[in-house]
Amino acid sequence: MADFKLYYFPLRGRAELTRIMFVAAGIKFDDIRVPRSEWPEKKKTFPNGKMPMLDYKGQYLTQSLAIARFIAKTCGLAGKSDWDQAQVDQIVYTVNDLTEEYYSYYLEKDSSKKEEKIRKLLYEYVPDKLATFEGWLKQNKGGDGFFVGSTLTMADVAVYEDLTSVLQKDTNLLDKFPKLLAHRQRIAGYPRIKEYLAKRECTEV
Ligand SMILES: N[C@@H](CCC(=O)N[C@@H](CS)C(=O)NCC(=O)O)C(=O)O
Repeated sequence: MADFKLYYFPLRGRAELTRIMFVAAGIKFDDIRVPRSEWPEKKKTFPNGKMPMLDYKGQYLTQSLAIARFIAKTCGLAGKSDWDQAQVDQIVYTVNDLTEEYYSYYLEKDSSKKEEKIRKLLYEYVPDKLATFEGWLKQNKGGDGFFVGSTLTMADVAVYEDLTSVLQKDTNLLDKFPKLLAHRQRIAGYPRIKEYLAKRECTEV
């Protein structure tokens, strides 16, 4: 039995960053996808009634970024020095800002507001964030490697994963960001990640 059990809905959502880090590091984990129909009962048994939830040897951890950072350390993907780790966190929190904007659109019930939200997101908010990410990428060895240091970190995986949803809406969003596009292709080309992505079900989030 694996030491790590990760509970989440059958979506990428707030669990996918952690899933891909497990995959990249080749660490076995139980990827428990809780169907919506089972969630109301399960919710009562979870520490703060939210997912993702990590069961690590019988101890429970919630909050996606706390889980991600713990697993990044476990997988050697947190950054090597304290400064590197702070830079990784800077990127991961910026990615999370984008995640929250996306959820604000995704969860919007009013169709006219929803339309306006996705337009602003894709053509105002996202390009601004992409310019920030490309700038950070270029600061490290001209942008031809990783966001931080000389090996894969949680920052690379976070940017990769988070752009998936918006790129599903408009595949041309990276056209003006060649370094980011090449970075995305490099991350997707990691053999274990490539194998995982090939089998992964396509979901909106
Ligand atoms: N800040 C929390 C948010 C957790 C959260 O809102 N999870 C949602 C799914 S993305 C959830 O569990 N929704 C079901 C519910 O609230 O009953 C995190 O990052 O983990």
